[in-house]
Order: sequence, then C-alpha cells, then structure tokens
Amino acid sequence: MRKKGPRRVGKKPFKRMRKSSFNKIQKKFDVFHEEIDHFNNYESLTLDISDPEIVTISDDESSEDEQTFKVDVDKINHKNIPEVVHHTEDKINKNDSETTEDHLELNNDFIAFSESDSEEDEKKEIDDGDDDNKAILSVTTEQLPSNINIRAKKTTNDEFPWLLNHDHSTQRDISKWITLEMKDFISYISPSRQEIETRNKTIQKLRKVVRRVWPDSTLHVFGSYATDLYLPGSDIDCVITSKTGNKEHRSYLYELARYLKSNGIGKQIEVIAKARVPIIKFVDVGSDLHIDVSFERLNGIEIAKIIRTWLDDTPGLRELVLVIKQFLKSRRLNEVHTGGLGGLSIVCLVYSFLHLHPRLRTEDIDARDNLGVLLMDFFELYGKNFSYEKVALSFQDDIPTYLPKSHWRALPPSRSSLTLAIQDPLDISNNISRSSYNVTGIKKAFSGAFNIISNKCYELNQATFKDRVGKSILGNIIKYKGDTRHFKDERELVQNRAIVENEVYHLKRSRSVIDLDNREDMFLNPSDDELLTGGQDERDMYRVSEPPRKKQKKISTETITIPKKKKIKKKKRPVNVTKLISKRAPSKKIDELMGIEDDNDDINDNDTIMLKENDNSADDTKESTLQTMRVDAQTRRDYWLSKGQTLASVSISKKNT
Ligand SMILES: Nc1ncnc2c1ncn2[C@@H]1O[C@H](COP(=O)(O)OP(=O)(O)OP(=O)(O)O)[C@@H](O)[C@H]1O
Repeated sequence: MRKKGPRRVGKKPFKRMRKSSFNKIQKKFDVFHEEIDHFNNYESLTLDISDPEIVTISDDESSEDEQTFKVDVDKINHKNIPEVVHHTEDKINKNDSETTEDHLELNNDFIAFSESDSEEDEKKEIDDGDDDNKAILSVTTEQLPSNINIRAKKTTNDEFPWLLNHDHSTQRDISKWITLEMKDFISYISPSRQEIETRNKTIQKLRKVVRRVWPDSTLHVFGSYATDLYLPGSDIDCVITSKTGNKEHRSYLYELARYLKSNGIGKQIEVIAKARVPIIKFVDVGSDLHIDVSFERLNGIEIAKIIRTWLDDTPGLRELVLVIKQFLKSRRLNEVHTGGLGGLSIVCLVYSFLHLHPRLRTEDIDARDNLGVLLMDFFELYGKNFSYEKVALSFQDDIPTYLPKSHWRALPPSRSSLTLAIQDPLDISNNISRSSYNVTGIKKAFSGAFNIISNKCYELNQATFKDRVGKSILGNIIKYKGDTRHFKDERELVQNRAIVENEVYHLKRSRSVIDLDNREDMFLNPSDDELLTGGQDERDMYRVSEPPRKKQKKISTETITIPKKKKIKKKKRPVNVTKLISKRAPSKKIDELMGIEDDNDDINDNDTIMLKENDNSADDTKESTLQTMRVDAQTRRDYWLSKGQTLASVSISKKNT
C-alpha cells in the first residue's frame, strides 16, 4: 500500500529534504519576498475588502485631468466612481458567517463597481450570480449526497463551457488535467472565421470613414487585435495619424465624434479630450464592437510588432495571457481606469515570468506541456512572493530582467509602496502599470487563485475517478458566460488584417529611407489594400523581412551556453544567454540588490544563469541598472520540486483542522 503522504502534481518523484536544507533553499528564493512566510490572503479577505487603499481613486495625472464630454447624453457610457463602500458593507455583513476561503470561490473577492450601459455585454460574460456559485460549490464538496452530485454534473458544462465533450477526469496526473483544460479554454475563446472577418470589415470601414473626414489621415490598428491576444469581447484599439500631425486637438476629436454619430456609424460615443492620451470611445453600430481611437501616436504600432515577436519566441505566452486576462476580467480587475491591470501590463508580466522561470530557463520543462504548473507558479509569484515594494520589471534591449526600483531613477515616487513598476519596452522612463493602483486587489486575487487551484488539485488527486467526472479545475477561478461558442479556432483560415497591416507598416518603414518630415511615407493608405493583397495570397504578407535591428549599446558581450544537465524534450532552442558584463561594477547577487541579506551561500560562478548590466555612464536612458540573477542550479531544482510538497502538506494540515 502506498504510504500516506503528500503527492506531487508533476512528473518526478519527490526528493525528501531535510528541513534545514529546505529553509536554505527557501531563503535563496526570498528574492521575491518581503516576508518569508506565505500569507493566507483568504484570512483577511473580509477585512481587506474594506481597506480604503483599494478604493483610492487613481492619483495619476490622466485621471486627474480627465474630463468626459458627452456627445449623446442618453447613450454615453459614464465611467462611474466605484460604489465600493456600500457594496463592501453589504458583503461583509452577508458573509460574516461564511468561511473566508469561500470568498474567492464564490467570486466575492472582487470589488464590485457599478456598471454602465455599455458594459451590458460584459455583464453577460461575468458570472457573479449566487446560483452559479452554488452549483460550483456543489461539485466541490466531497460529502454531498449523490443526487446533488448528479445535478452538478448536469450543470457542469454550463458553468465551464470549455469542457463540453472534453472531460479530463481520467487523467492521473492532475497537472496535465489543468493544462488540458487551459488548452480547451483557449480553443473555446479563440476567434472563429466569422469573428475575424467582422473585425476586419470593421477596421476597413473605419479607415474609409477617417479618410472621408480627413483625407490627410489614416487609421492604424494596435492593441490586442494586432497581437492576436484578444478575448471575444475585447475592444479594437485604433490610432489616427495625419500628415499635419494635429489630430489630437480636441476640436478634431469632436469633429470625428459628430461625424460618427450623425452618420450612424457609432453609438455610445465618448470623447475624452483632456486625458494624457486623448481618445474617442464608441461602439461600432454594424458590429457592436467597442472601438477606442487615439491620435498621432505611433508607439502602439511599434509595441504590437514587439509583442508578436515575443509570441513567436515564447511558447505558452498566448495561452497564459488569455487565461490570466479572463481571470482578471471575471473579477473586474482588468480595467486600468478602475486600478486594474491593462492588457499590455499582463503581457509584460507573463513574458517576464516565462523568461525568468528557472525550470524553463534550464529547459527542465516544456512550456506548452506544463501550462497548468506555469499558471500556478504565476499566481504564486505575483500573489505571494513578488516584492512589489522593491522590484520592477525591465525589458531593456529586449531582455526581461528584474530591476531594483531604487535603480530606476525616472520612476516617479508613489504614495503606496505596493505598486507595480513595469518599464515600457519602448521607453524606459514610462511605467506602463502606473495607473494600476489596485495592486492590493490584484495580488489578493492571484494569491487566492493559487490557493483555490492547489486545494482543488489536492482534492481531485485524492478523489475516486467516479467522483472526478465532469469536474473542472479552471472553472473554480474562471467564469465565461457569453453566448455559446463552438471551439472554432479559425485563425488559420482567415487573415487578421490588423496583423497584416502592422507587418506592412513595418515593412514599408524598413524599406523607406525615413524622412521624418515626410511622415506620409509611413501611412497606410486605402490604396495599400493593393499592397496587402495585390495579386498574391494574403498569407505571403506574413513573410516580410524584419525591420533593422535596434542598435545595441557598446558594451562588451559574451555569449555563454549553459551545459544541459538533462535532455528532456527535443524541440527546443539551446539556452543561449547573453552575458553582458560590466567593466566597472562588480557582480552582485540579486538578494543584495533587492535588500535581502546575503546568507553566505556559496554560489559558483559557473552556475550564473543570467547576468546583465547596462552601461550607466551616460544619460538617463542609460540609467543605472544592474540585474543579476545568480542561483545555484541544484537549488533551483530543489526549490521548484519542494514547492508542490509544501503545498500538499499545507492542504493536509488544512484538511485536518
Ligand atoms: N501605460 C501605457 N503606456 C504605453 N502604452 C500603453 C499603455 N497602456 C496601453 N498602451 C497601449 O495601448 C495598447 C492597448 O492597451 P490595452 O490595455 O487596451 O491592452 P490590449 O492588449 O488591447 O488588451 P484588451 O484586449 O484587454 O483591450 C497597448 O498595446 C499599448 O500599445
């Protein structure tokens, strides 16, 4: 008989460790920590909901300046100030008697905001209804009478539509089960041919409209449609550029808004003229798609290209981003104007996480086969361990690294220490997550998700196959309540015009000798349709030459190849890490950089997996950044292996109490 004890949700058997060595390993990974012990966020959930920090309205310049002008009073979507206090009190009273762990599972963990008319379709997708939650509870409670379980099984596919005909309950390995469920979810929400065509037609139509209103202008698409990272209800981000470069002026914003309204093109039109980035928001009458239009800014077009390169280079990035986006959306933590995490910040968080993940760096695991483990690791890192107070994320020279906040000189001081700092890959002085002021709520949601999934995994691991049938792991943290979809990921069947156009834009730019006074060169005109399709298969447009690479800073570089200890999968790039060595500053351990005391662990130089330093001699753009991550390889392996063990024992002790 198998000895009773923690079981691992992974491939390899546990290696038993002495407590002392476990503590040592933990300490090495305390680079992310403020406190060494995990903090159970459920326990203070009720109290924390009323924490005034959560309800603080953003103090960033854009929200202060922001004035919304109404074009159509009846139809305009007011972005209301959250009615948090009222809702919170209700919740606290209602939930007094409930166990705190039920909050996230009941979806009560998010701050409720009053909804505007334009969020009707979003309302449809967000499941916060009690009935549904009861159904979820009924499938997770072990000792329910069998008739209740039968009812639950019948409703399961309504709750977790991505599981339709995709039961994974026979999977012995629970981590495979989550991975398969994540793949099902991605396939469920990926766009059908018709959805892509609708988006394509909408942007073509809008481009024509813009040309009609301002013949010197054109419309470009960026954001999630141009990166293929959109959920079914995601908006389309567009930017209008012109030869004169003056379309950001408020008079032009109103001119366009009036045109959209009087010609029946847009509804729920909102002109936000005084924001840091002035925009028009509206819903396209033909397609019901939400459209955001900004003016005269090219950075979105640039970043779309960079993100697509990231997607090509980073297996698992799309899957994790979409799952995390939907997770945050379910909790209304995805809107920047209410302090949530925007799409770009999510992409940056996940990209950094995947590139710095020890088991991916050492090629110990394959990302696409381990999406479930990676999702849990992500929730654990950003929910429990990451030191938001001290660490920023950097993507300088296209290398994701951790950067001590104190080394980011251009980072404006913030009222709260619990803030996210993510350097814009295009502009290191810009913190793209500066408006995401509800880091407390985001962190709590991630932490709760980690607890729920790990408990669920433990529970299902112990359950009989009969009791597992029809159950979902992902469904405990993600809700999708839109119209029924058909698992049609038809991205291969039809071109996404936003991507093609973005490629053409970059192609044109790389071909032209850029005359900055003649910005027309970079515009995409309606006549570019010819360039897009002109006698050749649209698919060929993907095969465009790369734009010239950015000039690298003059620093001594040396490429090192980490010797592979174990070959697990064949289809992998060799780990080829660029080691940028400082001429001046000595290398430091990340523990020191992040204010954590050195525990005198002897780190062998040969085990250094990443070392990066910038030339900090010049201006602010070369501001001092020294990021090292030197972790003993065996330590890393032990840490990740031991993590499941800790989880399992936490779950056991929880069960016993
Ligand atoms: N803080 C920022 N700084 C610079 N650019 C930003 C910032 N926030 C957003 N953007 C630009 O706007 C684009 C769209 O941002 P958004 O947050 O809507 O993400 P998205 O990927 O379109 O996600 P979603 O599908 O949720 O709309 C980004 O890709 C980026 O180009």
